[in-house]
Amino acid sequence: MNQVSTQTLHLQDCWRIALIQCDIVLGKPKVNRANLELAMEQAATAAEKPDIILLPELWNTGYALTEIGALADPEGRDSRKWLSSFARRHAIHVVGGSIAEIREGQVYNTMPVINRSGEEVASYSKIHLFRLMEEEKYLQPGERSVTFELDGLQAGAAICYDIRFPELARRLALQGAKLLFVAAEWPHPRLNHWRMLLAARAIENQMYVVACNRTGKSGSDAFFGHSLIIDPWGEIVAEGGEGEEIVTGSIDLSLVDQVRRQIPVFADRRPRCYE
Ligand SMILES: NC(=O)CCC(=O)C(=O)O
Repeated sequence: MNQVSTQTLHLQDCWRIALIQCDIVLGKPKVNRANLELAMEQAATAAEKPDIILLPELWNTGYALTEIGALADPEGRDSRKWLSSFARRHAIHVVGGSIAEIREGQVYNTMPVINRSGEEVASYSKIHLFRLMEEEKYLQPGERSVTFELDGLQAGAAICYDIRFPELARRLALQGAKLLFVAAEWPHPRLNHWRMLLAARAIENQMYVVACNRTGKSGSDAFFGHSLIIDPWGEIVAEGGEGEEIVTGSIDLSLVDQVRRQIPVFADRRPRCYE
């Protein structure tokens, strides 16, 4: 009896997540995919197999923006095919960080989400382009927010700079997301912003925030890792260091409902006063 109820809880509420916190070689999609594949295989075959793998932002090209038109994956086809075959082979959901993809002559910073059967369940293109890294000069912004479902887990998508816009995460929460996936290339000296903004999004929306940041240097930018899993109470479940590593942690979705019952923020909102 005990065994049955534990198993039911696992299937419905508890998920193990692995974040691939890796370096990215500027402008070398083939090298990056090969490196990522090694790390993803390692994560997938670990003693405690993850249910979901999350990748960092622009893992195919990095910020090779001056050559991005030539380097971007046409329609994201090859990247999606590869992610899909990995997801199916290991029966693991893959929240694919983001890739530079080119569609109708425009380059987007896009997160493909592939379920464990290898099907694409969502695709989100970064809405807020980051001027400090000149994204707005070379990339086209996405135009819509995206929520998706993975075996009953309701989640939302965000890419890096997006986390500075609380209205995006709030909208995703209002649309049912209990977890926010964030892919990032976030550099020094803004580690404090990264940690605080992610915690704020988790606390204010009473949702899990799962964020994967790259490591390594690119031009003048030094990326600090510190990938994070934060629970809906704002507590840190797992946090990476500054180097390459696979950051893992388990989440229990029943905590989202528990926190939302304890402090009923969503019931207490008064949108007509501020929207
Ligand atoms: N890749 C990004 O969007 C970086 C965002 C960032 O560093 C920030 O401070 O915001």
